[in-house]
Amino acid sequence: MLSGSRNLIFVGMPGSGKSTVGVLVAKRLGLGFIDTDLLIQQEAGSTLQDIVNQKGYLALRHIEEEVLLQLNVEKHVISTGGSAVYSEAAMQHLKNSGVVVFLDISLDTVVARIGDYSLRGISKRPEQSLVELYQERSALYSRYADIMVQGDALSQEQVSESLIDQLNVFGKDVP
Ligand SMILES: Nc1ncnc2c1ncn2[C@@H]1O[C@H](COP(=O)(O)OP(=O)(O)O)[C@@H](O)[C@H]1O
Ligand SMILES: O=C(O)C1=C[C@@H](OP(=O)(O)O)[C@@H](O)[C@H](O)C1
Ligand SMILES: [Mg+2]
Repeated sequence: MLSGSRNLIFVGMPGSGKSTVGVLVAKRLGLGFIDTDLLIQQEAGSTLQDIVNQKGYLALRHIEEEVLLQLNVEKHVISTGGSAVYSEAAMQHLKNSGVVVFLDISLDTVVARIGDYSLRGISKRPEQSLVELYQERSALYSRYADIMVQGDALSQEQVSESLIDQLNVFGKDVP
C-alpha cells in the first residue's frame, strides 16, 4: 500500500507524544529526526507562543504550512505540530513522502499532559474551547492517518513499540 515510503510523519493533539516518541522511534529505526515546530521557530525568528500572541493563530498556521511544504527529506521521523493538519496541501505533500502516524489520546489525557494550554501557543480561534478544538482536530488527524496508535494507557516506550509492530505487521517499508 505504501511502497517506497521513507518518512514517518507524526500527527496528533498537543501532548500526544509526537516530539518525544518521535525521537525514540527514529533511534529504534535508524532514521533522522525533525521537529517542524523548531523549523517554524527558526523561520520566524521567534517562539511559537510569541507568534500566536503577536501575530495571531492564523499567522502560525500560515508559517507552518510554508515550512511543511518546503520540507524535502527522506528516512526521517517528522514530528509535526498539532495544527499541521489544517493545511490540505501540506498534508498531501507529507503523505507523498511517507507514512502518516496519528498518535491518538483522549481529551482528558491532553489536559493532563499539557496543563495550561493558554501558555502553550495552541493555534486555535480565541473563543474556541478545547473540547471543540479536540473534536475538529480528531476528524482531521483520522483523515490523513495511515496508522493510528491509541496512547492513553501506554508509556512512551510502549507507544513506540506498538507503532513499530504495526509497521511490521502491515509491511510498511520504513526505512
Ligand atoms: N505515552 C506517554 N505517557 C506519558 N507521558 C507522555 C507520553 N507521551 C508524551 N508524554 C509527555 O507529554 C508531554 C508532551 O509530549 P510531547 O512529545 O511534547 O507531545 P507533542 O509533541 O505531541 O505535543 C511531555 O511532557 C511528554 O513527556
Ligand atoms: O496544536 C497546536 O495548535 C500547536 C501545537 C504545538 O506543537 P505540539 O503539538 O508538538 O505541542 C505547536 O505547533 C504550536 O504551539 C501549535
Ligand atoms: Mg511537539
